Amino acid sequence: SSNSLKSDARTFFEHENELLRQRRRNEFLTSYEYNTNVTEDNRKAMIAVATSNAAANKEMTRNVIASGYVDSSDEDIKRQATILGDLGIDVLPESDYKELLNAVSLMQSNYATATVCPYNKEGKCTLQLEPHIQERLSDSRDPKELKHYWRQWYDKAGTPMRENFKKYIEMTRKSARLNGYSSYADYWIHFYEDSEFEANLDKVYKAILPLYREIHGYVRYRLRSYYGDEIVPENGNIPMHLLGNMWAQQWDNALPLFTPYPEKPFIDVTSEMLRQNFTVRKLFELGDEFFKSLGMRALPKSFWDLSVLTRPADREIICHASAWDLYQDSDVRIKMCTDVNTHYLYVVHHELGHIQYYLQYEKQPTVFRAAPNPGFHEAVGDVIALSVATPKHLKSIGLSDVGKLDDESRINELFKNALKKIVFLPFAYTMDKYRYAIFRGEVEESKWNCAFWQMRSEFSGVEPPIQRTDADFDPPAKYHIDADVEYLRYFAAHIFQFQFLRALCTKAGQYVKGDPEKSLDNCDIYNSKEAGEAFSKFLSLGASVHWKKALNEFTGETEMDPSALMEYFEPLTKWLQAENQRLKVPIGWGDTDIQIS
Ligand SMILES: C=C(C[SeH])C(=O)N1CCC[C@H]1C(=O)O
Ligand SMILES: [Zn+2]
Repeated sequence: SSNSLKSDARTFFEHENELLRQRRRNEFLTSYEYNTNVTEDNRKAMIAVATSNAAANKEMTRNVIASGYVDSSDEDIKRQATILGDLGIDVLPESDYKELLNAVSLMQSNYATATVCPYNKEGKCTLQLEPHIQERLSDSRDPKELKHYWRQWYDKAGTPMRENFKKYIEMTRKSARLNGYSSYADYWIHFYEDSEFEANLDKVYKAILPLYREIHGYVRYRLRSYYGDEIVPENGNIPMHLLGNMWAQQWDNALPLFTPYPEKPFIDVTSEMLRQNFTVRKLFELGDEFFKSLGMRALPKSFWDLSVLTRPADREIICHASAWDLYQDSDVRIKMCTDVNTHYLYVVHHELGHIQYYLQYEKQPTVFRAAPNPGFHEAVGDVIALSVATPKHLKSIGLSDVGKLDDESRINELFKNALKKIVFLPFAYTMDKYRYAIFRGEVEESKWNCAFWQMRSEFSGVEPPIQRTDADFDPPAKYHIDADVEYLRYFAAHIFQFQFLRALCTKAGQYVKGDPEKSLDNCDIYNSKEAGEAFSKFLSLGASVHWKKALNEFTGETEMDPSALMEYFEPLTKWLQAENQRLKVPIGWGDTDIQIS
């Protein structure tokens, strides 16, 4: 009878999910060991466990496909079979698999251990990206110093990795073909379970582009008046080393150079935290308090015992922030090299968002212990960070004495947030549009570097401070390109997080459309059990249902839709259009207008 068939299927998947859980725990424990202690032995041990797991996963997939459960009438069984039937890079023959992991781990190690020489002074060439180089890129206003660190980093973290990157492209291309995908790009895209994904992506990009062009024009204008027309052109690309970030992915670190109303008091959270002797642990406690105030999960003791929250003095670690699910007894951890400043206050909340998601869906079968849309996982922490960063919340935790901003200070605040949230979108779009083109064989290898900079110019209107050629190879200077981490998840997250914010603020009674006293940019959901309940319900589903179904229950929407983001920034959009007209600021950069293909 169908009942007995169903119980057979349930027994089958309970067994496979339990074995998969054990494999994932072993794999992530050895990977965590390597990430928190970068040695050759740990790297080899990690590759050994991953390789044996790949063989076991192949066996599992063979069983799942042989079972025919992918055609089950039971939606849940069918979904489990579909996801478990998809192998990814594990499909590779063992020797290829080892070569791929070797290439990726060597690129990650290089990124984690690359050091550069100090600017304009003697001294050992031991400066690291975190915190030294990032600090100089953020705080220096000397174009020569900025150019020095830009060049040193790209020459050290990029070009030497060309051969490893080439191997990575070859092996991922082979894995995609063995899985029946037309390219590794299409393997990445299938995780969004949306045949319209790429078309919708371009539509969203076009929707935010006018606001981005206004921001870009205003920033170029203000940078030009600060650095002079020798350094900053009137119409062309902005030299990226002046924008406060090694990859020009967010420009808020350079805000003091282009604050709309510089005379207005500004909430400088970093100096306030330092004045109050904030510790790294305090940053994590703030985030933990926020989730607990919503009635959501608290950080377990094991988190505090087993996480690595600051750079150890006695060993190399991979500092790039990451959150870890060790698939047993709420064993969740964060590894990052935290400093006490505004940037890391955001990163801490971003990572705690991943941790909350792991805890919320931990009771799901292993196969569903994931987000149904990669963008969801990257959006959770950011939503909380948006509340934390409001004047209202900063006042409530004693980091600011201004609770409600006047119109001009509000423009300053919205502009700061736009330098993170809007500026980021063309950058994220390019990180994967570029890799899609490489994965699909659309760019000949001798042009890989120039194609990268051509796209950074086309979509973001930024360029390197020095001429780059195809003798250089710059993409691996960005962590995610070394680590085989898909990037459109962050693009999607920057859209979804405002949809989540609007839903949560509505539930918390903090947002009412059209009510200037209850606008999205001063909504603080802290202490709202109604918001927390809706969020928990959404997150606890994991990947058990299609993301459009989960989103619809949570926000009433079924698409990645930028209207919430555009509503949040609406006052700024109006102000910028008026200000750019008043100042006669030229808008745009390339000679041709952007045509999204
Ligand atoms: C903080 C993380 C770890 Se998931 C990160 O990589 N992010 C967070 C925002 C964008 C992206 C980046 O740093 O490039
Ligand atoms: Zn993340």
